[in-house]
Amino acid sequence: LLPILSYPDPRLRTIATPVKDITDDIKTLISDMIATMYDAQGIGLAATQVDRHIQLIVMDLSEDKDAPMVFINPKVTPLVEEKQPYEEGCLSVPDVYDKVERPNKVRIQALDQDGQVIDKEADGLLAVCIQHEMDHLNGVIFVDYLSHLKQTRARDKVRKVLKVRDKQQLD
Ligand SMILES: O=C(O)C[C@@H](Cc1ccccc1)[C@H](O)SCc1ccccc1
Ligand SMILES: [Zn+2]
Repeated sequence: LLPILSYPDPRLRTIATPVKDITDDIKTLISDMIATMYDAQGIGLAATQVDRHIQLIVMDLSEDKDAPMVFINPKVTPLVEEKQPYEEGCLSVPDVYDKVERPNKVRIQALDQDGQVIDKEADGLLAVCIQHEMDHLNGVIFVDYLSHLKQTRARDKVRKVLKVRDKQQLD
């Protein structure tokens, strides 16, 4: 499993670079990220969150956690103006949830792990998640959309959660 960076780690602000070619190292990273995402009960994970700064996202919105999706060099384009709120969370900001407004219909263009072109429309949770992951590749975290007060509370909350986790590891 890969360690997930926690807010406000500055490495989460790194801009990811495009993947040039899909090497065996990248394929290993993809399977490690999928395992890490499942272990952390996430439905998405961006390479930035595991301190690898390439344009790579994994997601799995299925019930049985048996339908992982891979997006390499993704490009997301909103297809509607109107935005909808969704209660977002983030594996890098544990135990913090808050409403974020995003366009709820987007076009996704990317490559899959075999280098095949993906070009599809997404709405609902898939649209929310892919935009949340795209933000990670651009060094943006969902708390950035919240008030400064909520950002301060988020920092305090994460510090507390990490202290409890570290203590548990020691027990
Ligand atoms: O990028 C991450 O940190 C994983 C995110 C993905 C996500 C964020 C907001 C809305 C949907 C997905 C989450 O931690 S995965 C946990 C989760 C699961 C179901 C619904 C919302 C969040
Ligand atoms: Zn996140």
